[in-house]
Amino acid sequence: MDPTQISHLALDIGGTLVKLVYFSANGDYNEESRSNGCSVVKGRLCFAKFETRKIDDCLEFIRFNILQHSGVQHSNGAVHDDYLSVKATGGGAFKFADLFKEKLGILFDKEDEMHSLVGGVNFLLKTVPREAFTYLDGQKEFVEIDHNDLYPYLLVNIGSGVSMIKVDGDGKYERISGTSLGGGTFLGLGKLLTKCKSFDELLELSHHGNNRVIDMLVGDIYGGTDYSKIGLSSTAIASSFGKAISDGKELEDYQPEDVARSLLRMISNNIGQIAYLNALRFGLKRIFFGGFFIRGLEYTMDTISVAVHFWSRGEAKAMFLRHEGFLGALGAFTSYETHSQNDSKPHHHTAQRAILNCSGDDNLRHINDSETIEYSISLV
Ligand SMILES: Nc1ncnc2c1ncn2[C@@H]1O[C@H](COP(=O)(O)OP(=O)(O)O)[C@@H](O)[C@H]1O
Ligand SMILES: CC(C)(COP(=O)(O)O)[C@@H](O)C(=O)NCCC(=O)O
Repeated sequence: MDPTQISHLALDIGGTLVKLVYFSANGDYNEESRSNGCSVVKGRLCFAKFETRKIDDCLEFIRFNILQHSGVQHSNGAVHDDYLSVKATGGGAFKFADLFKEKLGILFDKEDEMHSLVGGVNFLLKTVPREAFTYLDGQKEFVEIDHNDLYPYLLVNIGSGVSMIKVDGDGKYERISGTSLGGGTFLGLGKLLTKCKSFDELLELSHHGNNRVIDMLVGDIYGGTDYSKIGLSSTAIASSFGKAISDGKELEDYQPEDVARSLLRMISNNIGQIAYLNALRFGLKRIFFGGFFIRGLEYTMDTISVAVHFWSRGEAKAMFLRHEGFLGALGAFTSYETHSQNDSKPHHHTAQRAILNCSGDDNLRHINDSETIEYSISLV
């Protein structure tokens, strides 16, 4: 089997970011033959992301790092006679299909976005150890996943917008809700209000800010006391950005750090609350949060966890995923393996084993582009 024929790339092209998952074979095409006639190529799954508005950077990355390495391209940049079919999901699989065909000779084999998100989470939870964790009061704890007791759960994907999906099994799911107040809202409003240029800059700002400068607290309304009769402490936020009503200040009078902090808290809190309400609607106890908005940020995870804990009175649990941002891309990637065994194309991806390779010992750090998952592909 020619290794260059392996379909080894999947894309999730969202409203803000393009996510790539690609297979990289170990060293010199480390292939093992099995007695059942199939052979196994060992390697690893690699991750990369690009801003959707800079789609050309993504095209170049694929051209130079993936297509050329796998030898699918001639040196003059032209593709072989046949187009290369690649799994793609997200709105951009539709929006950019012609561009990829024209520039790279890649045809998108489109996978539904919700289906891919669910496929990605199920793959991670079943295959990658220490993938899911809780984060509350500064305490991170990995969650042992019992494969026989995984469903049902609520998946909340916080991308540009937010989708909430009730998952009942492999391929069994329903998108039950969503909100347009998501990661795109945080970044868009943040750019307008703080003049920062990037998500990382906005996060950095929020890190140094104090939301109480601009949020109206229960104590601000109740003269410094709790409203204990309805369970609200004096430090609870009564109204996000509420102090700006009466402070008599202009935007320039607030520190961008405080605005960024308030915004992050508002978006995270709101999503946590809507997630809880949807979990309540269907009696779901476990809520997995994904999407690139989270970025492993402690403040975001803590706010979401507190919201879920507070509203559910400790009944429901917020959980996070190390590969939070790559759920759709992973789902699209693993959908190669679901092709039937008598499909003549060599597209049988099977996770023989998946081990997270990470550098450093803080194993809750946000997954970055240099971290990989050991993975093997069965060629039939
Ligand atoms: N490097 C980044 N650049 C832009 N946005 C980022 C970045 N990292 C995290 N984000 C956040 O993640 C969101 C996009 O999440 P993602 O799951 O990729 O959604 P989508 O599929 O809609 O692009 C952004 O709206 C922003 O809030
Ligand atoms: C349209 C989308 C599925 C696209 O996914 P995204 O690129 O945001 O990850 C998502 O933005 C969404 O679910 N928005 C919320 C729409 C709503 O339910 O109000």
